[in-house]
Amino acid sequence: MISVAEARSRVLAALSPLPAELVGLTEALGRVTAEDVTARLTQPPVSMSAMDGYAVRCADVAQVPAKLRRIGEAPAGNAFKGHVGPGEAVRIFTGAPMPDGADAVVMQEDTESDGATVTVLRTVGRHRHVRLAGIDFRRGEVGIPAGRMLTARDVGLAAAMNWPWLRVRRRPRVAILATGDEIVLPGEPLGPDQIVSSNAFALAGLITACGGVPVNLGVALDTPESLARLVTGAERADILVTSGGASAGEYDLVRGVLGDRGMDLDFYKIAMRPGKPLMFGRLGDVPVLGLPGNPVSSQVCAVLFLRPALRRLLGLPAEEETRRTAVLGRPVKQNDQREDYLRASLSIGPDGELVANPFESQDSSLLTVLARADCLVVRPPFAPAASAGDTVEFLPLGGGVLSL
Ligand SMILES: Nc1nc2c(c(=O)[nH]1)N[C@H]1C(S)=C(S)[C@@H](COP(=O)(O)OP(=O)(O)OC[C@H]3O[C@@H](n4cnc5c(N)ncnc54)[C@H](O)[C@@H]3O)O[C@H]1N2
Ligand code: MOO
Repeated sequence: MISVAEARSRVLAALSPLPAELVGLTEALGRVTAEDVTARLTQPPVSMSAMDGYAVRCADVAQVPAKLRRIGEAPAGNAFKGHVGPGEAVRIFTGAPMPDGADAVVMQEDTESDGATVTVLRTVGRHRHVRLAGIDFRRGEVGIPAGRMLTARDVGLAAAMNWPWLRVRRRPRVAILATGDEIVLPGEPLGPDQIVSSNAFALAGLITACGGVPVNLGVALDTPESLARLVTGAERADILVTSGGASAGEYDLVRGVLGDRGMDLDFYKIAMRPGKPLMFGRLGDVPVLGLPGNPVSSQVCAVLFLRPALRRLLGLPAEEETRRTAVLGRPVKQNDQREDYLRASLSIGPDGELVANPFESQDSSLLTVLARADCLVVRPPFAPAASAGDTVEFLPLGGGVLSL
């Protein structure tokens, strides 16, 4: 059995970023930039007023009240063409270009006007209420680096940089193949010995949240023929993920059937709980990640291996394994040779400390426990028993891409 770290680096080594494609800005949320997004213009293009008021020369209002001659008007989008000389002011509005000669704006609340003249009641310093040309960005500057999953804020920035479309990585197509004679789809008539398929749906959710496109190939029966038939659907996928049929029994056929079809096996079995019978290989051009059938095992392995794999295909930087620390809320026993990922809740302790509470039962069939968990407490191989209050590492669960 190889270690979790070794298994993950082998998976990542076998993958490279997908080609780029163009998408319109309204399709860009959650996509990953394939190149730096540079500004196509300078913003603001010229110096502009940040207030409704009067554009003045600050020297003219050093002593107040100061009576100035109103020589014109500058609404947004329509610059005043003349020059502001000594003793003069231009009526200006938020977002309008600063007139030549003026170097500050007085808010209209700090003025009195009778139409032809304006009396300034408060002094202003140079550039007060003026947004200087280029304070946001300048033409050619990088606004968004390559390899970033776009937030709504990034999309707004790209629009302001005058891009109607962006070059992003193609979304990875992930074929999902569930296996098992006992598996039926949610809502289907259910025999007494059957169970409802949950793995494919949880995996599809994770794939979508990670920026991929799940492609459901259905449920294969535990026969070589059924498996072989359904697996052909994965031909044009960027990665095939199977669920179930991975362990040692006579009905656990995935490795054998894919092997007969020419799969190059990279590894099988890792020192991890849950998820020991994890498999990785390549069938033709398609990398194959074989997840165990136990629902929690398949989802925990997806978090640990499929998520980094998708990040790699998308050209995202390797996940600096978002591990954090907390103190244990209850004791845990000594670990064996398999790295353990305990489902746990998180809470804040009396002194403001983060407390991780592993659930009592860690059976890999318990979907209720997994759904309630906030994190996975990581117990390295052979970690000694730990008491309440001891510091442990955990991997947070959750956190999608569709964020502002
Ligand atoms: N003799 C041994 N038996 C087992 C070993 C072992 O090393 N030696 N390993 C155990 C471990 S650890 C795991 S994990 C499981 C993995 O088993 P498989 O990948 O072969 O999975 P299945 O047998 O097909 O199913 C296991 C379990 O999960 C349920 N299942 C399967 N698919 C789905 C699905 N799509 N949705 C919901 N639930 C699913 C299935 O009904 C079984 O209950 O093997 C141990 N055994
Ligand atoms: O590894 Mo299995 O995933 O322990 O249940």
